Amino acid sequence: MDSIVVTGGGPLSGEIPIAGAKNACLALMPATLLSEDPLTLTNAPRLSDIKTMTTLLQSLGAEATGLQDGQVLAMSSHDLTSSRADYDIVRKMRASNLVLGPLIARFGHAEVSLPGGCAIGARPMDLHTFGLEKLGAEIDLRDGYLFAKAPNGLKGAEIPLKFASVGATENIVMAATLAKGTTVLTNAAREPEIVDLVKCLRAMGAQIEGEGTSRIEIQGVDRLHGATHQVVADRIELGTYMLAPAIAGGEVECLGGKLDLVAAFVEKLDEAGVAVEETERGLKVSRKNGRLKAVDVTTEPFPGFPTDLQAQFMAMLCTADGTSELNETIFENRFMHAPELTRMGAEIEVHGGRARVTGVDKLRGAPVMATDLRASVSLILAGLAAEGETVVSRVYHLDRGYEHVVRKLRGVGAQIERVKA
Ligand SMILES: CC(=O)N[C@H]1[C@@H](OP(=O)(O)OP(=O)(O)OC[C@H]2O[C@@H](n3ccc(=O)[nH]c3=O)[C@H](O)[C@@H]2O)O[C@H](CO)[C@@H](O)[C@@H]1O
Ligand SMILES: C=C(OP(=O)(O)O)C(=O)O
Repeated sequence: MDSIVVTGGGPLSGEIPIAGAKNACLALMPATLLSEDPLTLTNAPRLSDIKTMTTLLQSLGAEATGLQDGQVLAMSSHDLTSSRADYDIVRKMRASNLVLGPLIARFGHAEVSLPGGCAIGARPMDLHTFGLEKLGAEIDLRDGYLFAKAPNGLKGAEIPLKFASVGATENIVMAATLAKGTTVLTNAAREPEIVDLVKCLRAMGAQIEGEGTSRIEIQGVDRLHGATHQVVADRIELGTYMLAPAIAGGEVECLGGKLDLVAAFVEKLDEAGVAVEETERGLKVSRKNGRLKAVDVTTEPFPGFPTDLQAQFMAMLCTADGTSELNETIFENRFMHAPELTRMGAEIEVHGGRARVTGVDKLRGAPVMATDLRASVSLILAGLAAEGETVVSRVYHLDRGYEHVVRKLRGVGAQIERVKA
């Protein structure tokens, strides 16, 4: 297995281009199942998760091809040969469960494995099935699979979600586009990835209002047509690279970054002593002056502080003055980077969903192990300013969500390389 070697060094300087969002693209790709016409996505990120979703769509009989170095995805699903999302794929990638809504809506049946849990916690689907059943789907759980059918088609309904689940909102909105009548989804997720999905569905002919608010109204239509859609910028990749100059010093401009994608995160950066300036090309980040200050953070659904940036933010707090409290409210096991950061000299205590981080002067490089996607990149960020060499193993986690991480960080002067196994 490959590893990544980072040697802590001086300030960073330059530009980092931000890719299209993994978590948007993984919801946009299943939307191809809603129409027999082609769907083209531009600005797709080049990631192993996107390849996995491509494989899943192909296993259903869809055509899915990456063009121009994978940045353009051309997909179409005229006739499907299967409606089964196998456990082998779903357990590797949670987002595979996003084929459920589109399959039921267009073909009237689907068999989708439950994802079970993953390293960061449980990935239940009760809210997805609650919404789809309200639309008239009949869903049984057998052998670890959701068997869903809607022999008479779906019908619009009022669907109050008890938690603003991103995945459930995506599945329900996609299914409702082809349901008869009006669906009103309340307590819907407001994430930018939902807004992006709705924009694409609208380009395909769907009638939807309210994306980005907690009330989404969908007027079902008979069919959707083809479209071309540009994937929104990845706010998590953006936040990750914004932390690089905050940790290592210097100034980095993240190209394509927008403040409204990361407002709550930027507020916390500001409190910690990091300056963020919106430019014509993106977001420019540097430390205001001197050392960083401790800040408290609670992860929340959008527009709150994102759980997907908690690990990276913790890496920064390891060398901030004072004690910070991190409260993780979305996933129950999302502090696995803490013991690895401790191996680099960080002072962190974890109690359930809370972590207390007391800043130290400097971290020291060490061999560390990546346990999940965001944990992996937090160790790389920590390594940027640590004394000596940090060797991050199990980097396949990283390949799920960060394209060209070595090239992008080298471009701003970091000493980092990938060592082939
Ligand atoms: C709110 C939130 O931050 N969601 C994140 C979550 O989306 P993802 O769609 O994976 O997760 P959800 O938003 O659905 O789930 C968030 C919470 O809701 C619970 N839940 C979810 C579905 C369900 O049917 N029943 C249920 O109880 C989960 O256990 C979890 O505690 O992970 C993605 C990848 O890291 C992030 O990009 C999303 O921003
Ligand atoms: C955990 C993540 O992804 P997934 O939901 O696909 O596991 C993530 O993007 O941080």
